[in-house]
This record gives sequence, C-alpha cells and structure tokens, in this order.
Amino acid sequence: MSDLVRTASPLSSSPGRNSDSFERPSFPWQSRFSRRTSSSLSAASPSNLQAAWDPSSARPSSRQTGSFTASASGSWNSTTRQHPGSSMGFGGQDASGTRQWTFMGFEWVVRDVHKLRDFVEGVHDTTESEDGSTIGMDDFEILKLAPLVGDDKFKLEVQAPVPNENGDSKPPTLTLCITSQILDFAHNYEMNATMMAGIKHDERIGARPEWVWDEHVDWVFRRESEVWDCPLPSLSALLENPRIQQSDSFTICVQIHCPVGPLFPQHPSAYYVPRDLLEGLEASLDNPNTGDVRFVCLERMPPDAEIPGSPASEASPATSRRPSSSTSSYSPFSLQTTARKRVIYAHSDILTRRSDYFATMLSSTFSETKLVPGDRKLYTIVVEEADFETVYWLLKYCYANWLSFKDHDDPRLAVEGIGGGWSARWLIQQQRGNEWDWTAFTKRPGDDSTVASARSATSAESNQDPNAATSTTKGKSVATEPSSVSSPTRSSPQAPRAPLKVSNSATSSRQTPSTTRRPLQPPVSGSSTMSNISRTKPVPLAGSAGYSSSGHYPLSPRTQRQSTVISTPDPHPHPTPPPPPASALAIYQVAHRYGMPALAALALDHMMSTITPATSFSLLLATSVWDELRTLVEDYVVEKWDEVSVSQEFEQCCQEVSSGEWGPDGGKTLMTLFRRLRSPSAMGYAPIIQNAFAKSAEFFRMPVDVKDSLQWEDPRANRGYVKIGRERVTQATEAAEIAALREKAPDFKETMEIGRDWDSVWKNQWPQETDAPGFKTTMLDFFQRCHELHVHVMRSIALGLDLKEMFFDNKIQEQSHNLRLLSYRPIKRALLDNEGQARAGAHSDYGTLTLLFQDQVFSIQISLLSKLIQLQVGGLEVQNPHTGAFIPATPIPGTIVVNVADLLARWSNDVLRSTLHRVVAPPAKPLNQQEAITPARQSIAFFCNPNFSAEIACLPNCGTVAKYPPISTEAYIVGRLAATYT
Ligand SMILES: O=C(O)CCC(=O)C(=O)O
Ligand SMILES: [Fe+2]
Repeated sequence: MSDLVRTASPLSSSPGRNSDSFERPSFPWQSRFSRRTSSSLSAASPSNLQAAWDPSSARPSSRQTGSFTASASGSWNSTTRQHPGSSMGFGGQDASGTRQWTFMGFEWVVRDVHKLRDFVEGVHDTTESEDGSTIGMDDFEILKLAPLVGDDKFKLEVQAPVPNENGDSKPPTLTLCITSQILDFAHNYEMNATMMAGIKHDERIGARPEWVWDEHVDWVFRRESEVWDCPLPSLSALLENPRIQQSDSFTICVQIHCPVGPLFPQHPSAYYVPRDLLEGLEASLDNPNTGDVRFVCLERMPPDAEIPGSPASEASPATSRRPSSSTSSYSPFSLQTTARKRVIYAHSDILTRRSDYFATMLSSTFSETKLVPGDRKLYTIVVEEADFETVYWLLKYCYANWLSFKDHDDPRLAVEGIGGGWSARWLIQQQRGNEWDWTAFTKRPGDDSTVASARSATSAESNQDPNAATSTTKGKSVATEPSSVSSPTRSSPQAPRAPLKVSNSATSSRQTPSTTRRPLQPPVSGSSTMSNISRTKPVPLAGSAGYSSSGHYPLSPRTQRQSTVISTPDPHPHPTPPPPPASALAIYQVAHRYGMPALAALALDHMMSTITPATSFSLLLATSVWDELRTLVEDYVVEKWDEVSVSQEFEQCCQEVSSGEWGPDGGKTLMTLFRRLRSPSAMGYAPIIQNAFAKSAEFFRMPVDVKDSLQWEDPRANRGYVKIGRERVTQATEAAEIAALREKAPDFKETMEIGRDWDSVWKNQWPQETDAPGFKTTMLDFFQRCHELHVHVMRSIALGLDLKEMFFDNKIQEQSHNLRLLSYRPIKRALLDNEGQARAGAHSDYGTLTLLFQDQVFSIQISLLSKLIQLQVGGLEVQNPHTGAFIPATPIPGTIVVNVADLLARWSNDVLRSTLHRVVAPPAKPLNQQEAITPARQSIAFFCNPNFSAEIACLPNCGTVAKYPPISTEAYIVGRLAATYT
C-alpha cells in the first residue's frame, strides 16, 4: 500500500490549509468536475492544465506540491487529468458507457526560428553565422534537450533531419519524437494512445495564440513502435506566418491521451488505483461494524477548552478547564489534565500491511480478543503512548496515506502527554463512573515515576514487581486491555505516589495513574528488557528482532483473556469526526514505536520545515532522545543562535529546565548545546585570526626604535619585542652551544611576546594605542580564544588518555600561556645559505600544545576583473619521528596546526611526543643575477602552558616507569627560554 500513493514532496509541510477541514487533499489529477473540491487543488488552475516546458530547465516548469505533508499526490501534477467517469482499469467501460482516459499536455517553445531554419534547411549540418562562427546542433536548445515528461513516462525530442541524400526537392524538416519510457516488453504490453501535435505562434506577441498546424493520430506504443515520430512542417513554411516571423519563435504543443488503469498488473502504481477505491478504503476507518481492532485511547482536552456542563466545574475550577501550572499561562507540564476515553475501530488486514509492529502484534496468539455478536474476533489495543488525536492521524495515514499536522505544535504536549504520565490504561482500570466523560486527573507534586510507571505497562522489565501487570512485557508500547485491576508497576525506587483521580463522580485515588513531570517518553527498545539505557536511546522498532514469537506482549495471556466489560455504551459517533491535526512530534514518536519509518520521516520533515527560532528550543529539549531529529534541531539552533537566544521560548525553556520540568535530560541537552556553541568550529575563528594577523603586521611595521622600546627582557616575564637574532631556537640545551649557534646562524625572525595581562608580577609591553590602534584589545581577545581552544583540545586528549574529560582543566586554567607574533622579513638568499641557517631552526616547543597559525591565505585583488589569487608563503616543516624526514606543513585555509610540546610529552611519558619542527625559507625571487630574496612571512604561535605552579609528572595511564623526573612548569619553561635568548 505504501507504494500506491506517493507523497507530494518530502519537504512539503502542512500549512496553507484550512485546519478546520479535514478532507483528504485532492489528488492532483483529480477532475475539476469532481464532486469533491478542495483548497489544496486550487493550485491546479485551468491555466496549469498544460505545463509549459521550459527548454532551459531539465524538468517541467510547473510543479505542484501538495499542501499536505503526506498528500496522495503524484508528480503527473497539473498536467494530467482524469476525466470523470468510471474507475475501471485499462480504460474499460462502465455501465454508463463512458470510458476513462488520462490526458497529458506539454508545450515547448522554439526560439531563433530563422537561425534554426538556416541550419536545418542548409545542405550541410554546420553553417556560418553572421559573425563567421560555426553554427551546430548545440546552438539550439530544442535539438539538444530530451525532456522527460508526464512523470517521466514519455521522452520528448526534436530531431534535425539527416542531409537529404535522395535529392528530394522538399526542404528538410524537423521531426518530433515521443518515446514511451514505460513499456513492459517482458509482458508484451501495448498501450493505445491518441497523440496530438500542434504548432501555435508565440502568445507573447499579444495576440490570441492560434493553431498554425496540428496533427492527430491513434498510436499503439508497443515493442518496435515505442517511438511516435511526427514530422513537423518545414521551418520555411512556418516562417510564412507573420507572427512566427515577427516573434522568431513558435510553440510546439503535444497532447497524449491514453487509458487510465493499471498498466502493469505486476507493478501496481498509485496513478492507476481508482480514486473511488482509495476513498472507500479511507472511509472504512473507524467502522465499528467491520473493524476488528479496537484502539482504546485517552483524549486530552485541548488547552483552555471548557467542559460543557461539567458538574466538576462547580466542584473545582481546576477540573472545569484545562488546568494551568505555576505560571499564569497554560503549561503542559501541569500537574493536572482533563481527559476522557475514546475508541477507534480499525482493520487488522490494513494495519498488518502498514506496520510490522501491528503485523506481529495482531498475528500473535497473545493479543486480546473477544467475540462480538456474530462471533467476530475483536482485538483490543489500549494505547499507552499516544493520545486519541495522534492515534487517529496515525490510523488515517495507515488507511489513506495522508495526515494533517498542526501548524503550531507545542512539543511539551507531545512529551508530557499520554505515555508521559497520562494513560488510557487507568481509565480502563477504573471501571467506575463514566469513563467517556471528561475527567480531571491530578499528579502528585514531585512524583517522578511517570515514565517508569507508564513504561511498565508497555515496556519495562517489571519482573521485580510480582504484581506487575506487564511481567511478560518486552518493549511494547501498546498494551492489550487489562481485564482486572493490577497496580501499575514502577521501576522507581521511590515509594509509590499514585496521583489522585479527581473525577466528578469519585474522589478516590484508587487505580489512578502515577505520573510525573518528567517530560520525555523515550522510545521503546525491541529488546527483552527495557533498561534505563534504552530509555534514553531510541531503538526504532522497524527491523528490530524479536517480534516474531509470542510472549512479547504486555499481559499474560491467561490473566488477560477475560473479556472486559465496558460499563457504559460508547457515546461517540463512528466513524468519528476528525480531531484537530496531529502533533508532528507525537506522530514521530509513535511512528518509531510502530515501525513506520516513512511516517516518521514525514513527521521529521514537517518539523524541520516549520521550525522557527521562536519554536526551536523546546523542540530541542523535547527531542533529546531521538538522535536523528535532535541533531537536525541542534544544527538549526546553533545556526540561528542569535535569534534563538533572544526568544521568549528560550527563556521559558531555561526556567523550565531549572525547575526540573524537562527532567535530567533537559540539563544535559543544555550542556551539550552550550559546549557546541563554544566549540572552535561554531565560534567563527576566521575573522579573529585575520584580524590578529592584520594587527600583527601593523605592529612589525612600527619604527624600530618604537619596537625596541618594548623589548623582551626577562625569561620569567617572557613578554615584549624580540628583534632579529636574539633568539636561536634549537634542541641543544647547553647555553654555550646555543650561543655559538646564534653567533653563526641566528633565527631570521622578529617576534612579539604576550602573556596573560593580569599577571601581578610580569607586565605586558603594550605599544601606545596611537602607535598601534586596536593592537592590545585584538591580542587580548585572541589570547582568550586560544586559551579556550586549548582547554577543548586538552579535554579531548584527556579522554584519549582514559582520563576524566576535565582532568586537565584545573591544571591549565591559570593561563600561563605565551602568545607570540612572528615576522620573517624578506631576506637575501645568500644570508640563508650559511650552514645551519633557517628562518627558525629545528626545535620542539616547551609547553603542552602549540596552536600555530600560519600566514594562511592572502587574497590579492589583481586586474580589473577582481580576480582573486591566493598566495601562501609556507615554510613550516615537521619531522616524521620514524624516518627523521621533515615534511612541509603546507598551510590549509581554515585550519590551525596543533603541535604537541615538551611538557605534554613529559606528562604523558611520551605517549604523546613533542613535534620537532622548523621554518625553512621558501624559494627566493631573483633580485639580479647574483642575488635573490625570499618573500616575507608572518605567523602566530600560541604556546599553551600548564599552570606555572603545576608539577608535571607521569600521568596515571601512561606507563609504569616514568621516563622523566617530575618538574614544575615554571622551572622547565623558564630554563629553556633563558638558554635560547640572548
Ligand atoms: O613560524 C612558524 O611557523 C613556527 C614558529 C615556531 O615554531 C616557534 O616560534 O616556536
Ligand atoms: Fe616552535
């Protein structure tokens, strides 16, 4: 059945429809003369009867999308119409003698007719255009394209003539070719069709279009004649028409009439199932005379609805109106709800074909049955996890493949609703009073056992509780109707706190649901037990194992096979009028439970196509257990964070989370989101890095004496300007050796070193704001961002080392880091040729990690065409520790090089090894015959350090024999710095 009716568009949504009317959206091919009219058909106005083909696009230009998420529309769209008449297949005749055919019409505009004429009627297949260039087939869309039309059932082509070899004096003509794409040769299928081709002049010239030429033919598409070739009049002849001549264009029109009906019995297709048959199927929903499955559900009173004539309204205002929570507005987290029992009848034959879940359930020997007069079997399913509204639309989808979603959905209702605390089960168990009346329920404040309790009837492993009505449950979300009272099971360790049932007829709390404010109703696992883990991990039922044998259902056959007496006759009409549209989230949840992935996808599409910044936050909280959906919603929230974070909804949600209304998952969701919002990828580093590079370049352009006034003085401070030649990085540790190296081959670089700005002892050497405007703030901001990034990376490293994620947090929080701006001036090649000379010699850095920002990409605007070229200087090389070879770390835009440094290597006992690296000079540009010069280079290194006071000793999970003695950060770093600087 699911193949029979295709959905309009997976991304279409339900808005645009009058929500008061719940007629099935009209089929797009439905006749305008049909007895049923619908707003959703209005898109198919008569002007759409022929969809103009736009040769520049590969698809028909007129595409209708249904206004319903799951409308039964195919993509024949407005181009296909079914004449009123019989619904017999193969164009068979009905009693009234009418015969039903389908009709398709297409138009194709041909332009540049003069040029085309010259090409087609020229002797050769190429010719010269006015500007002397060669004209070929490719110059004419009409000769190039082969659009598929009529839902890809026909291919349209116009062929140029082959050169006339017979010396025929008639001008060569174009041929229109229509190929049937759907012939089933294997079954020798034939399709009769009436073909019409015509030519009109272009209506855009203002006159009413008139037929210039037309042709009607009866044609049988079959093997060997799957193409209808129709020679068109000569282009010279057509150009005799003054309007075609004037507009230099005309329109080819094609109409195809063919019988309606199942073309291939082997491949039934939606388009050929007679509409009346589908309507009959749909009409059989909730027919108590023929239905053999009885869904018992709880209908919740819509927010703010009055209970008509309720005596309870006098007893207590809370029972006469949907109760409100602590806030003045209605809250679905209310401790009270008003609900009544409803029943919907369905057919097992349909349900079993639409859902594996139902198939298993209804074929199980376990299912509750009872005989109704006439010995008819009747299955009763007490729905625990969805309310009446949701069940109705779920069944509507089963029967008709469409459903209606609410435009504005409060996700709280879906998660805090039926199955989240309120269930039909308790009404049934009550067996007192009139369960068909609106009844108010109150949860006991602080009761947190709803989920456990609700799940117990449906999915929980309840063998701990000998009284459990569901001791044989294996992951079910629907329960057959219990016939005797059994106390709801609870997996909560807390004492049972059953909520009061505040009914108008009784005030007893007996057998009322135990409920909670816990919002989420996690998916059901198909496994034999329902652990806490599976409560938070959705396991869609589709395809899950374990449904083929009996014993999966909640209630013991022996105890449950007593028939249930319904005390009062059902006062509701059947078939029931449709309730308000469904909550997409509620449908998503039950679709998962009932193994209907296509329906879940529709609901997901609806949610994601109607999400707004104002609604997204509660949806995020409500979907925390549904990985696929939650990820999409979270992406949306992150993308729209600027708007989401100022929405009222966000504020309200935060309040609800803090008062525990979203349960523990609420807090976790917030934490995950906020972490993600602060993660480097979401933080938009690019402009910050660019700005830091720009300010750094400005700094180094300052006069030498200004820079010198800021000079680096003390390794303990490690702050200030370092001119060329002062530092010589190396792996050597002996001061004398380093001094000799520096003498012979200094590093050709100047740097500016910046530390944490609030250090009480060591002060940064900031230039005057007038000399380097914005330098200080830019660098301080950059410092902070780098610190945060460091924390992130260290957390990942902690996890990788099997440590607690936050293990390093308090060992790096003092920000004893060093931000280094580097400038490598252009340098004469000869100077770099000295032995051992490099821009920066091979070395490893000293702290935990170095975040290295290379002079990534400079966009240089050249030429008037604003063409951008990209220049990367490069030069950083890292050593492969196994081969000793240095490998260029070529700058990759949008990335940061992260090097492990010495203290992390010592900490991890060399599990993480520090990276030996150097900066070599890039190829030099010749200055003259003798000399060449290397380009300038900029980089920024952020040396991340542990707290200076931290002792760096072998970490717990990094081996038993420590390779290095413990050392304090300060001792190590200051020692290294003192050696490398002059
Ligand atoms: O400039 C570079 O790319 C690297 C600089 C460096 O390794 C350092 O200063 O320690
Ligand atoms: Fe380095």
